[in-house]
Amino acid sequence: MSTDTPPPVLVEHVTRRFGAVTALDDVSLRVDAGEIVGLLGPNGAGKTTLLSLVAGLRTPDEGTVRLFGADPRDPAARTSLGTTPQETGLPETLKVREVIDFVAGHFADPMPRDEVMARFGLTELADRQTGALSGGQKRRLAVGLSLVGRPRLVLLDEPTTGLDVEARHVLWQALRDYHADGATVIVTSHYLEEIEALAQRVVVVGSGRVLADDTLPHVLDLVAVRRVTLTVAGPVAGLAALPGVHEVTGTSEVPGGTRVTLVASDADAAVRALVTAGVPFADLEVRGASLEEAFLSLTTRDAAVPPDAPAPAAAAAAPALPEVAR
Ligand SMILES: Nc1ncnc2c1ncn2[C@@H]1O[C@H](COP(=O)(O)OP(=O)(O)OP(=O)(O)O)[C@@H](O)[C@H]1O
Repeated sequence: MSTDTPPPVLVEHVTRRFGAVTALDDVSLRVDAGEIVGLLGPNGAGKTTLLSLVAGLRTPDEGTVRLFGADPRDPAARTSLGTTPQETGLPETLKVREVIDFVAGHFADPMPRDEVMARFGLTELADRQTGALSGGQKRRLAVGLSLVGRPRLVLLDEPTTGLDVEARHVLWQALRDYHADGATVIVTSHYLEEIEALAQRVVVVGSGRVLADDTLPHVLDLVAVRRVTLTVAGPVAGLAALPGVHEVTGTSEVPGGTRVTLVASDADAAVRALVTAGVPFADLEVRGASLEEAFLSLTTRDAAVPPDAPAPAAAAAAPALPEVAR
C-alpha cells in the first residue's frame, strides 16, 4: 500500500453540539488500515456521536471527518463501511438466511451466506424467523450483516451489550477473525473486558474529549484506579494532595473520626505517604475502583490541568493524534 493512501478514518478537530450539549469537543482521531481500536468511555461520553460522524450519519459543527479520504456522506466512500448500531431492527418474519440474502443482494461481491452464518454461529438457525431469535442471536446476526459486504472498515457500537458470556465470546472471535483477514475495526464499549478482548489500541473518550489514546497495556495502567478507604482521627483537608491521590470522596463522620475514600492511581504511594506524614488512621481498606470511577478520575485530572501547563499524565494520555506515527 502506498504511503499516501488515505487512512480509513481521519477526524480533525471535530466539535459537535446538540443544542446546549457539546457531545464532541475538538476531537482528533486517525485510524490506519488494519488497526482494531476500542473506544472506551462512560455513558454520554460521545462515542456514538463520533461513530455517527465517521459513518456520515451526522455532520460536524466544526472540524473535518474523512472516510478513506472522502466525505463520509459520499456513498462511494461508504461502500467500504460496515456498521452495527446499538439497536438494530430486523424484519421479524424473515428467516435468518433470507435476511442475509437480502443484504447480500446489495453488494457485488458479498460474503457467502454460509460463511456469514458459520462465522457468527448461526448455521443451525438458518431457517429460524428473526422474530424468534434470542437477544444474543439477534445481535450476532446484526453484526454478521454488517460484514456481508466485506467492508474494509467496521464500526460497532457496543456490540455485545446485554449478551451472555458465550454469545459474547462467539462475537468477539468473529470480529477478531474478520480483523485478522485485514479489516480495520472500531468498537465502542463501556466494558473494559470487551476492549481487552478486542482492541490493540484504546481511545478513552470522556465528556466529548479524547482523554487517552494508547496501547491496551498503557490504558489498562491508566484506568487501574484504586479506592483507599480509611478512618482518620483528625483533619482530612490535605489528603487530596497526597501522591497518587486524584480525589477524596465519600466523607462521613464515624466514631473515631472521619471515614474518607481516596480515589488513587497509586494506592501504595498514597498509603506510604499517609504513614510518612503521620496521619492517624484506622480501618484501612484498598479496593479496585470501577471503570466509571477510573473515567471520572481521568476526566477530573484532565480538566484540572490548565491548557498551557505541562501535564505529564494528560500529555501522555492525549497525544496530538494527527502527528503521532502509529
Ligand atoms: N440527538 C441528540 N440530541 C440531543 N443530545 C444528544 C443527541 N445525541 C447525543 N446527545 C448527547 O450528546 C452526548 C454524547 O452522546 P453519545 O450518544 O455520543 O454518547 P455515548 O458515549 O455513545 O454514550 P452511550 O455509551 O450511553 O451510548 C450526550 O450528552 C447525549 O445526551
